[in-house]
Amino acid sequence: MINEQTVEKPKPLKRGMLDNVLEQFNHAADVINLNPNVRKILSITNTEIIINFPVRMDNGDVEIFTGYRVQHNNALGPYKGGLRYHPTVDIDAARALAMWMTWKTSLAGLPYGGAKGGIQIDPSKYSKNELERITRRFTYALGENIGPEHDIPAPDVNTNAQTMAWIADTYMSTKSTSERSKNQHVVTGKPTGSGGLEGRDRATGYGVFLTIKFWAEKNNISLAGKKYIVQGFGNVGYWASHFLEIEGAKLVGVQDAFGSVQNKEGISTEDLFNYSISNNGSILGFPEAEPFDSKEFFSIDCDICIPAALGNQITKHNAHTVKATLIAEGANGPTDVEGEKILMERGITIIPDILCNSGGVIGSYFEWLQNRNGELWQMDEILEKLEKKLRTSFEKVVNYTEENKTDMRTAAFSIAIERIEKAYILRGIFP
Ligand SMILES: NC(=O)C1=CN([C@@H]2O[C@H](COP(=O)(O)OP(=O)(O)OC[C@H]3O[C@@H](n4cnc5c(N)ncnc54)[C@H](OP(=O)(O)O)[C@@H]3O)[C@@H](O)[C@H]2O)C=CC1
Ligand SMILES: O=C(O)CCC(=O)C(=O)O
Repeated sequence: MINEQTVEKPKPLKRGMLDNVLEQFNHAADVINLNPNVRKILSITNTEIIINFPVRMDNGDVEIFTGYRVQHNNALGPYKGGLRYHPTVDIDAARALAMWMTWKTSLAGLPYGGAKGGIQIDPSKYSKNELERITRRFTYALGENIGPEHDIPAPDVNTNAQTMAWIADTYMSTKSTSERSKNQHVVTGKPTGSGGLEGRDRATGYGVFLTIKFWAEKNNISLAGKKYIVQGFGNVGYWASHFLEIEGAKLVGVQDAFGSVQNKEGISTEDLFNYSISNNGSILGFPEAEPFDSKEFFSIDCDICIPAALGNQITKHNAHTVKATLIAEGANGPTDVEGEKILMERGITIIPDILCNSGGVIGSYFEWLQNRNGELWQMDEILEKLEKKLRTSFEKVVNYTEENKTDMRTAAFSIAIERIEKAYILRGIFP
């Protein structure tokens, strides 16, 4: 007989990013009546790589790290997507983020598939030299699983141009001397001066700003004086804020991993950025704003909310407190499915991640072309091309919502998935 007390009760399942992306995918697949064979293919990832690798620390000890690269689909071209260094990186997170990349590159009309990866690590606990060795060992261990015409990583949370330079250097050093420079486009988001693209640093945040601007134009709204809050003051959050401020909008609340600050009269983006640099990357204690309870961050009074940090931030637990009428998803997967239902019932518009933050991968595509063709592009032409490409995606999505009486996420997913379905059918695999 089983003693009831010794049987472990099943724990309630916590919704993860993978549940969300699959639910978003299945909803759009139902709407467009997706070919069942294509649905089967797109429901799973093509390749999943998990690598445990050793690295010597500054004190001489060896530590083992776990790195991931998940390649979801490459029907439209080489796998593409960032590398994240964060304690929350695991196989499910990498799967979900890889799937979002597939929809994002497809929606943007790029010749890419989707991948994502990273290392389960808190980088703040390691020295710069240790991070360099960790990155190089991970790159070496990934070997030919990445490559300029196969799978092209880029920056994501806690990785940057320096990280990409280490990866490019390590990967190129495995090639014969005459082949090295042909492989520079194995990663994008490199430093300018080392194969990087002018403006790739700001491309994602600029794109977030542009989609907000397009939405405002479409609705005859002026951004001047509009109040906005930003969760995550890193690459995406900072640049989105920078461009909105130039447009005359007012930053009234910011949250980073350390905490939150608010000022109803407005916060200077540059002052906050300079303060955080001088304060070990933390916005806490910024003298021109007051501290604010992080748990209540989304309830700050504002017109526009830009989640630009991690996934699953707006959920059924806080969606009813959101004050903004527009959510521009700078992050990947910041709103979960249950949170989104509440927002939609409340009439709040969401510019979905695969559209809103696609400026980054579009910039990466420009860098890849620049390296591949041995060209050097100028900032003005890059920002102009980026705007043109994003406007095309935005208009496609808005037209789809109007023609099919649906929301922007369903529209964006439907357009993205239909493009991949068409590629499979044109190849003649599924008549
Ligand atoms: N970089 C890119 O080109 C692209 C990024 N994205 C997405 O945008 C998001 C941000 O990426 P990126 O700006 O590059 O990353 P960064 O590492 O540059 O910045 C991340 C920011 O999020 C903050 N943060 C981390 N954890 C939390 C938390 N629990 N609560 C509040 N804030 C937190 C960090 O705070 P702190 O500094 O204190 O740690 C930091 O300000 C991610 O979802 C990423 O996938 C999407 C498309 C492209
Ligand atoms: O620039 C890229 O290739 C991808 C950036 C990224 O990881 C993302 O868009 O989420």
